[in-house]
Amino acid sequence: MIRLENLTKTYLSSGREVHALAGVNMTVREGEVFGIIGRSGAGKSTLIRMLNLLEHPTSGKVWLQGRDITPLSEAELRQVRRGIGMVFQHFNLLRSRTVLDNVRFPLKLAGLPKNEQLERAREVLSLVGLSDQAAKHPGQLSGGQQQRVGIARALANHPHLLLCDEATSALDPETTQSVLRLLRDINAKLGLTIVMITHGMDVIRAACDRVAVIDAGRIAESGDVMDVFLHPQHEVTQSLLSESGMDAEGWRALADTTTGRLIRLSFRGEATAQPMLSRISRELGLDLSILHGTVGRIKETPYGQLVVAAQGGEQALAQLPGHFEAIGVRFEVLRA
Ligand SMILES: Nc1ncnc2c1ncn2[C@@H]1O[C@H](COP(=O)(O)OP(=O)(O)OP(=O)(O)O)[C@@H](O)[C@H]1O
Repeated sequence: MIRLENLTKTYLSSGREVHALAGVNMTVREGEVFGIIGRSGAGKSTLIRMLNLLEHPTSGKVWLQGRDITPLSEAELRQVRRGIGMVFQHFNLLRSRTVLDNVRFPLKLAGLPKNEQLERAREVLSLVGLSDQAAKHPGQLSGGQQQRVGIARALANHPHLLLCDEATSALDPETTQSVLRLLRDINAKLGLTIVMITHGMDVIRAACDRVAVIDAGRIAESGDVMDVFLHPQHEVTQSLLSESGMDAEGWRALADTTTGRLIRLSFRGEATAQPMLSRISRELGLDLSILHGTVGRIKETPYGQLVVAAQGGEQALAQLPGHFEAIGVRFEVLRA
């Protein structure tokens, strides 16, 4: 769907070069929700603007649906952008127009006859659950409703790609979750690819299939959200997780005060609900005590990670990995 090939962007700021993107390679697959997360200044906004070439790279290529769009003319790019919807942090609605007029605005620009504009605008308003608000003005709606209008407007032209630029950053946590649910529903219902940039791990956890962590203009790591959350490799990912209460390393503080073998167990889906620790501890005659744990949900899938101190006979300890792996739990020894 999207492939970024060695993308760089260098700005000149007060005579100094700023490497906003320093060689980004990244692939977004058709039909997935892909999240890009990073700290302020990491290069997220620059990166998302590259996906529809609102900004041109200093070097490198942007492939969209198998086509290198970097050398295209402005007129050709306008055509490409018709297939890409964009959702903004501050909604960017026309305040003097009604909700319906806001949503049909891109259709008007595309030259659609008025009756078709109205029909399609009503269709997408219904999709975002705002049919009854069509005649109101944006100022009469809540932030969450305004963002739904923004999403309806982005969908009006039947895009195959939706870019969300910090789409929930201006919303409270509950509204954030409902807007993310809507984006997930749209992704499932329409099968369109969604790319979102955010600085919140909770956004990634609630909505994304895969994630790329960007740091100082480079992709620090990327992969399935579950894998990146359970086994973060890069220190930026680890600190972003820790700040959002999803700390995989918090056990270290307790490790020195505990004896025994330290193990980390990671599980997803079915295994989460099983009373595995007490059962295995009984079967092997071992003492298992929990030092640290996280349980939660990534999109619809439950997951968990426990750091456990295991004490008992060598023979029983040697059997531990097999017992956990047999029920689909990943087993790692943190301290032998
Ligand atoms: N037009 C510009 N001119 C000069 N420097 C720029 C320009 N746009 C971005 N930068 C610089 O490029 C780097 C990356 O900026 P970018 O806005 O992409 O980061 P970001 O991750 O989106 O940050 P934030 O979350 O704060 O929006 C920063 O150092 C920024 O100051």
